[in-house]
Amino acid sequence: MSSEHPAPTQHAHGHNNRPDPELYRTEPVSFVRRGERLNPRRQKTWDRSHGKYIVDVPRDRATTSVAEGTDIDWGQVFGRTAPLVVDIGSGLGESTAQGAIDHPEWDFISVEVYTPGLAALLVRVEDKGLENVRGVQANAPEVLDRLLSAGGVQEIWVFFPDPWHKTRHHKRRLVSPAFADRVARALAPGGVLRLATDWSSYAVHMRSAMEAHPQLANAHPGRAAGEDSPLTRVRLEGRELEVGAQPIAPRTGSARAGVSEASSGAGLEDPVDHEGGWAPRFEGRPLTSFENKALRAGRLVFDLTYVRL
Ligand SMILES: C[S@@+](CC[C@H](N)C(=O)[O-])C[C@H]1O[C@@H](n2cnc3c(N)ncnc32)[C@H](O)[C@@H]1O
Repeated sequence: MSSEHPAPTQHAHGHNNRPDPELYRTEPVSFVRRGERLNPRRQKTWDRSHGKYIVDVPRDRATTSVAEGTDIDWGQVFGRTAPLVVDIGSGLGESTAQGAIDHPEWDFISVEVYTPGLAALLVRVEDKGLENVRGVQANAPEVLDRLLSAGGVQEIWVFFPDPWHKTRHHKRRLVSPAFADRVARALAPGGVLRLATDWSSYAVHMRSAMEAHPQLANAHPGRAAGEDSPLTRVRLEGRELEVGAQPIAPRTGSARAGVSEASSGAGLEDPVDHEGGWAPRFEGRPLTSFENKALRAGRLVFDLTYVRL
């Protein structure tokens, strides 16, 4: 879907004619459900405060879906009208909590499907006594389409989304042209989208999806291009040699180390990134375990910032 308007609702159906919980409309979801067990501290916190901080959402085909026609009045949820920041795939909630501490005048919505992640957020929320945070346990594209009004959001953050390395899995990537449409609908004019990833292939994919959108403008056009580009460095220095503990074999015929399915330079004649447009590291983002792991493995981090026109 690359038009500005969402496609009419349709759910792909499995053999038994039930809607497929792995699909939203025709899009595969960008997550696989992981272990849901909570450690004792998270469990206690969850039991005590999920009713207050996790917003109940009507579902349709899956436990992480959002039923069509759902309407949430965020002013009523937060008890005030304030600029909204939506942290998508918030993991353990570090960025949401830090944002809420730094900006008590803003309200924060953490969107995450993983229960232990939301429970970890609640531990932070209770520890710091944060009143300007709520969590939503649902598939992010549905949250953007169905829980947020057009132009109702000031900032959207997507930090270190799951990379889905294999080419045949790229359709599972959260950030895509359809995602750009959703973000452009939800953001207020002048609103900001912040993206970060530690994988060059996904960084290029994100940049092309956002640059192609007529209502999103790069806040740092041309910045860090050529030799200053992290993309050029990754391509020349071969920094993405393994995924997890799995080494990636360079493609046959490629002379450069690090050029692989996970990297973005496979088969390129010119490894230099002439386009740039990378943002400085977002100061409001704490160093999470995901970013730290990437840096320790020698990978570089790509930040992108777009403004809604
Ligand atoms: C690699 S983690 C990054 C967490 C965090 N943003 C950080 O920077 O540390 C990606 C997170 O996105 C969540 N996620 C993936 N797809 C999602 C979706 N469609 N809706 C909501 N959460 C999603 C995953 O459960 C996971 O916790």
